[in-house]
Amino acid sequence: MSKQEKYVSPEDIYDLQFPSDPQISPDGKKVIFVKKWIHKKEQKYYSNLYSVDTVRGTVVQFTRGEQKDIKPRWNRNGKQLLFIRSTQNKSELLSFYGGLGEPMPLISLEDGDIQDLAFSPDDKWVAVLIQKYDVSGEDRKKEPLKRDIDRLFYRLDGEGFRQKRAVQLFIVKSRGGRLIPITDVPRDVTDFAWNHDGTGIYYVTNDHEDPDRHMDEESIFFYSLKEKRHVRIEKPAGPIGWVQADPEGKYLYFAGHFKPGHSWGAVNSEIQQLHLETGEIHSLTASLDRTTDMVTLGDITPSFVKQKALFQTSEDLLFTVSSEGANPLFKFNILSGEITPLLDGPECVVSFSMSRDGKNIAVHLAQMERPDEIWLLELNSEKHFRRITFLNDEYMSSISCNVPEEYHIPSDNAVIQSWVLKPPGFNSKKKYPLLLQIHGGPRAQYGYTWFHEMQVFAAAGFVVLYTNPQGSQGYGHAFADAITGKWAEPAMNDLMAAVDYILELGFVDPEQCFVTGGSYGGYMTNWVISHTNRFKGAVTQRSICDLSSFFGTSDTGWDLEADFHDVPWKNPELYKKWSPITYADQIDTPLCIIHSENDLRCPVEQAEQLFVRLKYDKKPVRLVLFPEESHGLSRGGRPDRRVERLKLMLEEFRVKS
Ligand SMILES: CC(=O)N[C@@H](C)C(=O)N[C@@H](C)C(=O)N[C@@H](C)C(=O)O
Repeated sequence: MSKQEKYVSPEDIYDLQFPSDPQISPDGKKVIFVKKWIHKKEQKYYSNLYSVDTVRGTVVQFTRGEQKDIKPRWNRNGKQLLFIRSTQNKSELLSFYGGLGEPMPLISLEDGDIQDLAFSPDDKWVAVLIQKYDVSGEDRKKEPLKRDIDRLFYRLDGEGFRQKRAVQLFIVKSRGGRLIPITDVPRDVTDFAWNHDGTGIYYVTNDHEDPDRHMDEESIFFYSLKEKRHVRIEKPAGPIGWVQADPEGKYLYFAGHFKPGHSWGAVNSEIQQLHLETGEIHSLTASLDRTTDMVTLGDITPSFVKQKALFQTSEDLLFTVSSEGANPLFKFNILSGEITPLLDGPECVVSFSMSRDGKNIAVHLAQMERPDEIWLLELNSEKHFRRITFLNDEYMSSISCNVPEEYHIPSDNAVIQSWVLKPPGFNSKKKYPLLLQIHGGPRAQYGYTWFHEMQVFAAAGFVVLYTNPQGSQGYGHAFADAITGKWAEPAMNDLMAAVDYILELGFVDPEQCFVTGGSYGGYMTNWVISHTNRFKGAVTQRSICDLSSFFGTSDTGWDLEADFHDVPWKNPELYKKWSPITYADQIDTPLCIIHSENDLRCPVEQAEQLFVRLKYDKKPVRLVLFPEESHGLSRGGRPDRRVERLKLMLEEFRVKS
């Protein structure tokens, strides 16, 4: 096919490059980043490290091989680079010194998994998070005789049954030595940060007496290396995304809020400043009414990436938020309290790192125009923002695709930010089939990312409509909280208002409208087709149809109590009212149910119930199960299954269009 005729296809994920986690050297001259790639024959994802020269622009492959190299981290003088390497049977912390030769192992584990690392301020120590396995070696490959479950949070989607041993904090000398345990806590250490002078480490864990019923009540501790003592940092109850010390040692910063008991993501995570002497806490970002969590959804761009605020100078703190489809980069001045945008265009700063002088910032950037790349923000005499990797340019020059058009659609008492992606060669005089895509979370957002799935359907001739209905994050707490206790409303009204609005523009055939969505988006797909017959076909993915059974079968199902302020066995009518399966009699839209067999977030019983309910009533329904896959099939599943899922959806919709 000529250049103009090749459109985006499901198989194109094999042609895409996935850069992430750019770490700029202290002198600003080099950026090391992770590049994930697909081994097509093995159907596996691997990642290697690459280096880009910020002056000459040259890109060099830094590590090679079929393994996962992640979390490259420079020391402060830029002479040492550490990174984590995971292979089938080993987890290692490897060290390049002087950028020469082969990396040397600082830590090598066969009975555990190294998850994070950070140099001490004086570069002499490295703090690491490690999860030791309950069993190791060959025993890890065997199924146990039985599973004796004694905790509520006993499974996690993508991991399976949780290790009984928690993630712990250790330290090791940066030039090598014994791994020294710092914590021995019952629940995972989820984040940590050295204090300003390297005499201690802050860390986060949940030490609530009933941690699994209070997963959003996390605590911060300080461990003094000298006194070998753990001290709790007093703060009100609430979740903590990350901790960060300031270079002056006066404050502790962390991401979180103090309203436990709310549903996941419904309350903005704010940057909190805690005065280490007085204990006084002050939110730096309350005025923005935006969450600092990265909740922009994509199938190329990673979501929910933990990006700490970073000090550019002793008084300027750089951070990102999720806002109106974007993830802007802001600067907060500690003295004035002024918040200044550094990057606030139609783009998503997924993660960033800074040179020592704070004048060069490496950015993992997502945009609608192209798949993710690494950019460099130079803050010298004037601000200059330029792309420094061109990994997907060859692919993008080989295909023809459009950039979504943005609409702001009125619905009830809200304005719904929406995007319409038109087919290549769009002709405004024609009538096209419409595909309404509904995102999950629900407190998440669609946004300025290059979305392979949306492009695949546009390439197949659909006008693709995707929106952020009420319940989405990115528009303030009230918007995200609007569905609490209801879940389907006002989202249903917003989605229908968006479809009506686009139909009014005249280029969509009202008889050829289709709907799909995953997880909460699948819940809404089920709700939509049980409350209107306007759609000609639907594909519900990793969905929820029965909130009562979800409560007990999902790996975090009991979080629903935070949304509905009750539990199914005490208020069965409420759960029944908001469960799409209650209205299954009203479903006449031909439905394809796609579900992963190992989905622990929205277990496969949700698909099975809905399928049997409809099949028993001889309704047009199809169930497609993906063996071995988890909830994240569409974003990180086995590549051939990701391709197959898209091809099956095209088949489903094409048959009916
Ligand atoms: C802990 C938790 O509930 N996390 C939410 C982000 C979550 O997993 N919600 C699902 C019900 C969901 O809708 N997930 C979205 C992000 C998806 O597309 O899978």
